[in-house]
Amino acid sequence: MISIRQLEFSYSPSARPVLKGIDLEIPENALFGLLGPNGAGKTTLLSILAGLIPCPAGCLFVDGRDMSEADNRSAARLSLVPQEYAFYLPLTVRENLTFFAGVQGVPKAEMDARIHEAAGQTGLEERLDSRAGKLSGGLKRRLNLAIGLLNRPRLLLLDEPTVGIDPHSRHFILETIRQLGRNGTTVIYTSHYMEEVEELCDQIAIMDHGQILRNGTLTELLAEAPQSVRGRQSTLESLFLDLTTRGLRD
Ligand SMILES: Nc1ncnc2c1ncn2[C@@H]1O[C@H](COP(=O)(O)OP(=O)(O)OP(=O)(O)O)[C@@H](O)[C@H]1O
Repeated sequence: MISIRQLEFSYSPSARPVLKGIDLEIPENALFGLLGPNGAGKTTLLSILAGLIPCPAGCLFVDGRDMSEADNRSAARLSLVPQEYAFYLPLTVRENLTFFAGVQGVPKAEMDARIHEAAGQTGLEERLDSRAGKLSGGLKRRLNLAIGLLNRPRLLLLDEPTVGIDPHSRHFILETIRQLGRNGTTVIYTSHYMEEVEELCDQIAIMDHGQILRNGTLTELLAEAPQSVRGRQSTLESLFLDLTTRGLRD
């Protein structure tokens, strides 16, 4: 179980807050969808969960352990797959996986097995000797994901993992995430594709301007939706637009 309590964050003391008192409980084994317009604060929240941005004590707990302490953080086995491609284009898939397995502290004796496991989960076994820079967009996304799986995460944070790829690769990545969920990984997933979140996630939060506006199952969210939304076709997208429309965003 992940508990976020009254989490506040600003990028600098003089800047306006980007996260404003976030409270969230994310159950173990959840496939949790985090939705929000551009600039809502999703990536910042994931970066704090992943430890890229330090969090103050008392704001973030995994299984009751405070994530501001380094030992608790490594025991939690978190992994973040960022929006950007986070690997070296001139290296092969195998070289990238080997490098990042080393960075993540995978023991030497387990290195080969972990690389084959992550490549197998993401359908990259046949591409281990291909140069990363030569892969299609979909395969690059899969390599990003494979790197995030090398530490066999208990909690996987995915920041828009299907952006800009074809339907086959998208389907493959969604199936991989579903399978990880079935095998006990807790997944927090951000996306701008509402239908993906509706299909994949068992719990959904909608955030904007650094605050959680709604949080629950799809059924709960739609039941709480205002009459104006329920009267129309009850989709997550119509609720999202109803909650977050403030004119055109960037
Ligand atoms: N490194 C940074 N320094 C200063 N401000 C930042 C930094 N990163 C993000 N911000 C600001 O914080 C706010 C939240 O940004 P964030 O990237 O977390 O939103 P997001 O919901 O992930 O958006 P998107 O959907 O576009 O990825 C925005 O106003 C953004 O301009």
